[in-house]
Amino acid sequence: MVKIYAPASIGNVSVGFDVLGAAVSPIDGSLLGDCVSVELAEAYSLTTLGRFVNKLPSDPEQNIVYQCWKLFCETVGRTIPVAMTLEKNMPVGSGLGSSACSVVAALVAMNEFAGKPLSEHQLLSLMGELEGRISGSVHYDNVAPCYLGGLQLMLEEQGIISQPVPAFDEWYWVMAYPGIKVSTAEARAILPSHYTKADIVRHGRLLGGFIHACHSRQAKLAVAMMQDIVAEPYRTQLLPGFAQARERSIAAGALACGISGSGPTLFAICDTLTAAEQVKEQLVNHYLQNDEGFVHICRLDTAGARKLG
Ligand SMILES: Nc1ncnc2c1ncn2[C@@H]1O[C@H](COP(=O)(O)OP(=O)(O)O)[C@@H](O)[C@H]1O
Ligand SMILES: N[C@@H](CCOP(=O)(O)O)C(=O)O
Repeated sequence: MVKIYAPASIGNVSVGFDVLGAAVSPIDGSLLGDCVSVELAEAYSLTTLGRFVNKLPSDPEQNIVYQCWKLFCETVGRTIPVAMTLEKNMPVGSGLGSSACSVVAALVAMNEFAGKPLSEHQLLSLMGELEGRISGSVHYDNVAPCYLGGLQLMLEEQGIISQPVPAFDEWYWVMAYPGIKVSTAEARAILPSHYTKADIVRHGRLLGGFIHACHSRQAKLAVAMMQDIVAEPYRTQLLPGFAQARERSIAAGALACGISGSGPTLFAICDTLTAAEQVKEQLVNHYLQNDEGFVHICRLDTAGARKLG
C-alpha cells in the first residue's frame, strides 16, 4: 500500500498570477492537505472519507482522483487495477489548491505504486492538464508547489515547467479560510481579457522585482513588491469582508496580505510568531463566516508531496 500526502498551496502569491505558488503546512504539525492511498485490487475502486468528503461530486467518475487514475493508466499504456482511498481534508473551492492536493496525491501515489514509470516532468505535465480540466485552463501554480514544495516559479520554457525561488525562512504564512466556496473557474471568468499597457509594465516590474528581491535576500523589498493588479481588484467583490480583514491584518502586524489562489482564503505574511498570533486572532474574530472556517499559522512546506505509509 502506498499513501501520499499533498499539502495546501497559495496560487499567485499576489504578485505572480498563474506563475507563482507556495506550498504551506501548519506549524502545529496538523496536516492541511489531502491524502491518497493506493493498493492492489481486482478492479478499480475509489473510497472517499475525511472532513470535506460531503463537498465532493456525488458521481465518483466526476471525482478528479478517478480522472487521475484514468489518465495515468492511458499514459503508461496499461490498466492498473487498484483500490484508491481519498482523504478529503481540504475544503473544495477554498483557494487552498484543494483540487491540486487531490491531483498531486493521486498521481504521485499511482506513480509510486506502479514503480515510478513517469518522470517528475511527465507527472507535472499530467497534473497541469488535470488541474486545467477543473479550472478551465492549465495553470501550474498550485500543482507545482504542492508536488515539489516551497515557493515555485512557472517557466514553461526549454522543457522546464517550474523552478524553486528562495523564500524567507523567517516568514510565517497565516491562512484564513472563511468557510464559504468560491469556484476557481468562475473567479477566472470574471477577470478582464485585456489589460492596459501601464498595467503590463507595472506587473512586470512587480513580479521581476519580487523575484530579484528573493534572490538578493531583500525581504522588505519582496514584501513591497507583493501587489496584485491582475486578479485582486476584480475578485475582491467575491470575498465578503476581505478589504477590512486585510486592513486588520496589517494593523495587527502583517507585512503583506492577499488572496490565496482565487479565494476566499486570505494569506498574511508575518516575520514574528507574536505578530502571526495577533493576525490570527483578528482573522478568527472578523473573517470567518461559519464553523467550517479556520485559521492556521503556517510555514512554507519545503517537502511537497510525500509518502506517509
Ligand atoms: N477530489 C477533488 N477535490 C476537489 N475538488 C474536486 C475533486 N474532484 C472533483 N472536484 C471538483 O472540482 C471543482 C474544484 O473547484 P475549485 O474551485 O477549482 O476548487 P479549489 O480551488 O479548491 O481547487 C469542484 O467543482 C469539485 O466538485
Ligand atoms: N492562479 C489560479 C490559482 C487558483 O487557485 P485555487 O486554489 O483557487 O484553485 C487563479 O488565480 O485562478
